[in-house]
Amino acid sequence: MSTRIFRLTVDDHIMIAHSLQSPFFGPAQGLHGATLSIHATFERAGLDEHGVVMDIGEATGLLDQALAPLRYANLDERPEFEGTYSTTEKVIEHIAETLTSQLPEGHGLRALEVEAEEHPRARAEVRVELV
Ligand SMILES: Nc1nc2c(c(=O)[nH]1)N=C([C@H](O)[C@H](O)COP(=O)(O)OP(=O)(O)OP(=O)(O)O)CN2
Repeated sequence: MSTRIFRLTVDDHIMIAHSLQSPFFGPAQGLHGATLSIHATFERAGLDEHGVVMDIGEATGLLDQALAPLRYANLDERPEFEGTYSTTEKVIEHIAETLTSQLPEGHGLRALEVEAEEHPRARAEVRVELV
């Protein structure tokens, strides 16, 4: 019997400021701003008893909650990124960890993914396997 894998994606964005303080990052060592388009995808094998991966309102709410502390923030001042570089990869890792920790008991999801578009020519993604 075949298994159907369903995915639900919700979108949002954050405006942040940060600096990447290593010569590795060239001019991005200086403080600069970025608008990150964020996409969160929730994945389930089959659908739940309501015929959904999860409620869209719940998904957008979870993403909004995860992004709230980062909106208009200078990431250089945020404890989440202390001692590390607030690269797009680290930002999506943080969002994915926050989303994972916010999922309700018995969510039944198989995985979640977070993608951020840093600019029109670059994006990063992370996938968290939940089972
Ligand atoms: N893997 C990543 N690389 C870089 C990130 C990142 O988040 N992940 N971020 C930056 C900067 O914040 C910015 O987005 C781009 O800065 P820029 O100096 O234009 O960087 P480029 O690598 O595109 O170009 P250079 O040739 O290094 O100037 C940088 N890298």
